[in-house]
Amino acid sequence: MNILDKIIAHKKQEVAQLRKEVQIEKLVKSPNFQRTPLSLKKSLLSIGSTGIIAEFKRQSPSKGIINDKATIEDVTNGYLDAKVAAQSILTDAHFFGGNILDVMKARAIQDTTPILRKDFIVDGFQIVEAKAIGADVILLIAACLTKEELKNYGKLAADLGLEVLYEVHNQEELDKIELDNKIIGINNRNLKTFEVDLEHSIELASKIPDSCIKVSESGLNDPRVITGLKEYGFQGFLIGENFMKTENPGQACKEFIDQIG
Ligand SMILES: O=C(O)c1ccccc1NCC(=O)[C@H](O)[C@H](O)COP(=O)(O)O
Repeated sequence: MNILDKIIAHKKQEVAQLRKEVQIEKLVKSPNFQRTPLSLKKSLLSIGSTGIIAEFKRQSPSKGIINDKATIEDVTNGYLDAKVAAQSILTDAHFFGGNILDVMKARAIQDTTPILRKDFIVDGFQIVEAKAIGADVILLIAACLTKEELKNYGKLAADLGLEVLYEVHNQEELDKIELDNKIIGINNRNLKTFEVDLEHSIELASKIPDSCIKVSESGLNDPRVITGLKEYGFQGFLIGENFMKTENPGQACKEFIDQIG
């Protein structure tokens, strides 16, 4: 079993348990459920947008512990100070050391910059939960969902006013998505082997229509690469480890953004 299969198997068990413990009705009554989500699309397209989606990531299957000291509060304030276009917060506990409280704490600090709830969505329950904890955007990973699921979960998110970042790694996964006005993330990391190759972004960029917003994800650690990817039409750049591996992720993010040409 590859790591992605392991993550998904674990996630399905976790969500089945959660469904027994938490009533959807309770989620719907939470104060965040009433707020109007912020738009990632608008943020990425706004004039002068940095395009940087900066991630809060404590650990990962490929790198182990990345940063177990930085707090969500300090990192959120630092990323906002750096003028990120959005925050991404990993909420998977078992493999990434995250939790939904991180999103709730970040939301309590700021309501100006979109928050992506980064997790492995395998059930509509998690989408309702995303809205209840104050997220604005969810991630749908084409590698672990069918065409039908991508469509249905996308519709559920839209009905709740949430935007979706659809993540693909190759043409086969791209073919599962209806490509009209979507936000498409091309993950440079193969989630089954951890191999990172920026060529994935470059190769798939031309296969995505202009009605979509293109986001390049993973392995981005040089401001010059961001400048280069912009030439291929990318408007968003999801970066985690490069900031989180430092003592002060917010400061690292600010310096990185200052260097983008
Ligand atoms: O990061 C991993 O090791 C990983 C392994 C298996 C599934 C997903 C994984 N990462 C999720 C991500 O997509 C990244 O956290 C995100 O794109 C940022 O990547 P990076 O800048 O390389 O930290």
